[in-house]
Amino acid sequence: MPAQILDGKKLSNEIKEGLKAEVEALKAKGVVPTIGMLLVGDDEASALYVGLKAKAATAIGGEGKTFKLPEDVTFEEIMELIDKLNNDPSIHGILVQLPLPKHLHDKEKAILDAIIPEKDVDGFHPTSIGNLVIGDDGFVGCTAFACMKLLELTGQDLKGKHAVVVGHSIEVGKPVSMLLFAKGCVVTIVHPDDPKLTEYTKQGDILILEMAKPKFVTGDMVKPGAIVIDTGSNWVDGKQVGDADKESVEQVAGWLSPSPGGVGPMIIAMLMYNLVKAAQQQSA
Ligand SMILES: Nc1nc(=O)c2c([nH]1)NC[C@@H]1CN(c3ccc(C(=O)N[C@@H](CCC(=O)O)C(=O)O)cc3)C=[N+]21
Repeated sequence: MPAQILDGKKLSNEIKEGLKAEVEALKAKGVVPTIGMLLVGDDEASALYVGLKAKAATAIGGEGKTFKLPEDVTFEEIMELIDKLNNDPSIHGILVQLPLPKHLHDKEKAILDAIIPEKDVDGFHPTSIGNLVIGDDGFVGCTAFACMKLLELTGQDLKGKHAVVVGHSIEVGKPVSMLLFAKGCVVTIVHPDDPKLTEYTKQGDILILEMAKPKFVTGDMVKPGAIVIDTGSNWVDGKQVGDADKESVEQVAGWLSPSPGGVGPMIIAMLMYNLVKAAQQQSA
């Protein structure tokens, strides 16, 4: 029997629909949940994603403000803008779209750290990551959060399941590993280029892919009946493909969150969830 497809687009719409009432309540107090987004340079995918985020903010009744900055913008100019947004009470969430242009790569950490934790709707600030590790309330990174919501959709009890996470970024691998562990999973975190990769992936009752390797994971690398969450968003010939080879994986897995149509739309829904939470906390 082929895998059940976890429909991220549908779930994303449901979540955004549910947020509308919360936004209405905020607006009754004169608060319009607003996200400020820094888009640096001319990366096509980044422009697409920021556009989708702005559209989602409007759709839930909030607002998305995009600050488009030229490729050669200086570190100082970015820091100045973040400082301005940090101190602007009409802005509740701040996001710096990644990747930044090459000349800013060694400044990326300083830039992300400059966002005050109260407005860190991306969940990349050390305070957000620290809260997640400790188990305190805070902003959970949108992609990791998206994975957990898609897992919930399976209706399966996660306790005791072996979760294999391929990838270890601060955006996905590290936070999702912590969240899975908190749910009672046994967690294995593997580097995408580990020579024994298949040995590990085949053990996963849950398999989270964050590899940036188009269609790399095939059915023979997956445990029969596993829940596979594909966070890969690779561009091949102008089309988005995941890290999983959908055709072969769906013959083996029990559930599959595909790319596109899985994690992507859910990232945006969870960003909106974080934005509403930020606005609520800042206006309480
Ligand atoms: N500071 C920061 N925060 C991020 O959250 C962030 C980022 N930088 N940099 C890049 C990644 C990637 N990302 C996606 C968002 C939406 C889709 C999405 O909606 N994808 C749709 C397809 C969209 C379409 O093609 O129309 C899908 O997978 O079905 C994908 C990927 C956010 N990211």
